[in-house]
Amino acid sequence: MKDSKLIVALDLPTIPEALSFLDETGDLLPLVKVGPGLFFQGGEAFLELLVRRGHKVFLDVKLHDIPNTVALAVRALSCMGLWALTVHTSGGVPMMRAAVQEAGTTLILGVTVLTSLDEGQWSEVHPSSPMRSALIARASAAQRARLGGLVCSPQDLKTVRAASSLKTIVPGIRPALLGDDQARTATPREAIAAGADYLVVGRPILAAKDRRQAVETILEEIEEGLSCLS
Ligand SMILES: O=C(O)c1cc(=O)[nH]c(=O)n1[C@@H]1O[C@H](COP(=O)(O)O)[C@@H](O)[C@H]1O
Repeated sequence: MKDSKLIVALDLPTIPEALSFLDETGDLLPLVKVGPGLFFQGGEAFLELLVRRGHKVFLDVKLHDIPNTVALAVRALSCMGLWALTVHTSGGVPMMRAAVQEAGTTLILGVTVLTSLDEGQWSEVHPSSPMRSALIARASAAQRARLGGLVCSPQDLKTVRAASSLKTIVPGIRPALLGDDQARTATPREAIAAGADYLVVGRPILAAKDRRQAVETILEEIEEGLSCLS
């Protein structure tokens, strides 16, 4: 399978549903993201199956703990042939460094500020720090810890790219307004034109009537975004 900028979030309730989705579309989707729901059901065997089917696997369990605990988790996961694995940048530089040290060939990606948080929800739990300051601090901490990339909202790309040269992995992508839990979103074309290296897309594909067509439309929009860059 050729390289791609589209990462599909396999956020389906069961493994048979995920495999049936990939039977339909998998030839278009080299990069797949597995979240805690399917990982807790299928464990290592499910990840290995995806690798055998030719996918690069991004395990998104967003580790966030003290450095020693994160190091043990990453050591256990690093032998599963993963392409990438997430940690929360708010865990601090020593925790991110511990993850990188144990990761082998797996990329450690740092989540900056969740795309579901709007300014109101942010200030509820961070009353004295603007979201933008946290984004800058977290992106530069991730750079110091030598992470493999940063996960951020398309609306935060400018801020994150000014604070770090790490690759950007961008969820919160909405081809048309869906009205769900994502707060800070953009279309695939807008996100790529703003410099996203990879897009993460789940429900706009998984909930589409024709899922193969939804993937093809997003891939076309990515090409349009790339042409804006050149
Ligand atoms: O780490 C992530 O991938 C992630 C970070 C973030 O800030 N926001 C976010 O939506 N994600 C993930 O990206 C995917 C987005 O899915 P949809 O909202 O269905 O397109 C989900 O699997 C989320 O867990």
